Amino acid sequence: MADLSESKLFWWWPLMARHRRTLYWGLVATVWCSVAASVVPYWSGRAVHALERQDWHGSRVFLGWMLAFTAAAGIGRYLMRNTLIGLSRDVEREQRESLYDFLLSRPFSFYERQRVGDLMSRVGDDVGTVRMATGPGLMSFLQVLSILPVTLGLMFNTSWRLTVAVMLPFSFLALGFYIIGKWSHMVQQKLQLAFSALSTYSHETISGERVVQAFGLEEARVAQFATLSYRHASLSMKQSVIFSAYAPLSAFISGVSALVLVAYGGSLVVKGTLNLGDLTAFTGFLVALAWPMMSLGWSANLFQRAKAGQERLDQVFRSPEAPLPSAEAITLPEVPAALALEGVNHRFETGRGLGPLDLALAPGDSLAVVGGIGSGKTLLLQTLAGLREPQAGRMLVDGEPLSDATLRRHWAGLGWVPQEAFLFSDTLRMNLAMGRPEATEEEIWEIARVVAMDELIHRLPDGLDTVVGERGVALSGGERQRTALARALLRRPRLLLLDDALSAVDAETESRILENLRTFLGKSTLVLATHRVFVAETCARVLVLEEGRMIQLDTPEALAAQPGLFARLKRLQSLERELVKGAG
Ligand SMILES: Nc1ncnc2c1ncn2[C@@H]1O[C@H](COP(=O)(O)OP(=O)(O)OP(=O)(O)O)[C@@H](O)[C@H]1O
Repeated sequence: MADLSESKLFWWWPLMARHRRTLYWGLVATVWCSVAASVVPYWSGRAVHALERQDWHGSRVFLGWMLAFTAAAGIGRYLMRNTLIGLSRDVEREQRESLYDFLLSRPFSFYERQRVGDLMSRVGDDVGTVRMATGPGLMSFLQVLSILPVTLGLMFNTSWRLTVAVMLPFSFLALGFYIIGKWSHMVQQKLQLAFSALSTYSHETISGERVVQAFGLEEARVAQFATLSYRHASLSMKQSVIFSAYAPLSAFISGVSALVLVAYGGSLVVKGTLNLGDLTAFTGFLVALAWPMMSLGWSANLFQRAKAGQERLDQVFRSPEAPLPSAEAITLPEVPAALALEGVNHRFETGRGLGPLDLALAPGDSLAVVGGIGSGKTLLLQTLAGLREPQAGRMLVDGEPLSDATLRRHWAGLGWVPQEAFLFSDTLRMNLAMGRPEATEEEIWEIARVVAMDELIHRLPDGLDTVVGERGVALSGGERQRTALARALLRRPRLLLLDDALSAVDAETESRILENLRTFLGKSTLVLATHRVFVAETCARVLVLEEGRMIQLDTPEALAAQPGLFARLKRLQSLERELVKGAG
């Protein structure tokens, strides 16, 4: 078969191609149902004609055929619906799964460009519009395509003059459908954008509901939502108005056609060129054609919607970011990771960012990264984690450049704790063990002790089986951070990256955790970003960043003795601690 994937008309073919067998069976059922349904009026005409001739036996036989074909049409319709609607459900599932798969294999940079609400509207709404076209829409089209030739053939066979006369009005229908379809496609594109904006806005408002309430933004947010919702509603209304033009147009054309049938067909009967049975059959043929012709408009509309939906899905599928390499089973060396950055640079349009930067970390090294707000600490840790590909320069892991071939390997040995701990709405146990599902109960408790969470878990009503709520809402910020740290530690990583990972934990508990960490981290290279000097002092070296560039790199003792940010911070924070102790 020719490649239909580039065709504007057959844009849906790539989705169906792998189900072509089911589609062909659906087509067979459709043809069966349509042929059977088209032939029913023929038998009714023959029966009436037999009655006209007072041939009772003949009339009974023809009525018998009529019944048989009606039953056959019913069975065919049942098979057609089951096959084609089932097929569209399969296509919908596959498309949703491949979209989900696609999203999960996109790198960090992809998500920096996307809005969650918009992606959700594509996964939900746009995939749904495509299903409606590939299911009910396609079924209607196939029905029309298979009913038309049989019915027209039978009509021509009976009277070609009357056929031409009653079918002529239908040619205007095609023109009307074309114009309405174009208009509808345009509105549909706008409608889907409006839905995406609405979905993005509501997703953001609900996610940030606490900020909205605390700042009393409800009214403003509701008003803005109302504006977006109004735009969506008025476009939907416009679409409905366009859509509702299909039915009256089809009904009007069918009516004109019926009028032609009565006037012209009746005159042929009077002249004796057509018998009453043929006229009855023609009435049946028109009735049989009316519904598929009307649904043609409806299915054309479904295809217009779906085309706009598929275009939006294809925009996602055509994202420029290369996919991540697929996950594989990896055996890691027992030694901690060795890292090197060579001329790494990553700057945003604003000029802010990181680099150029050179840095070397031997296996088992520990490095604290300090610097003011926005100095590039997070960017550095994201780069070391292999989450952010630098625009220039390269990173070496164990002497090998980080590339598609080595990325999964790097991640397999990584313990990454970001600034904002993300927990899944599951049990504490699942959240802790997700990086190492085979972890034993003992190991989980050992880690819980390292991050000073064991007492808390004992206090929770269901212990490790307590459900933490969406994003870990049932835990405090400090508890969430410690859970995220424990999750990373449970993997026994070769490289542990902590991005201000204990900022919500009080200084005393943080000191205790760092103390435990020192004994626990036998075989890890450690890099942590922090604003706290006493945390930085637990590392062998401290890197001071300013505007994304390295200002100082030395041992904490040496840095404390040199003038600069670190010494300044140390003086300030020591004073602060003295004051707190004094007050205590
Ligand atoms: N996706 C982005 N787009 C544009 N600019 C960004 C982006 N991410 C970070 N930046 C900018 O890069 C700079 C460094 O950001 P980074 O998050 O690394 O700072 P940081 O040192 O971790 O700050 P903090 O101490 O507040 O966590 C900042 O000025 C920030 O605005």
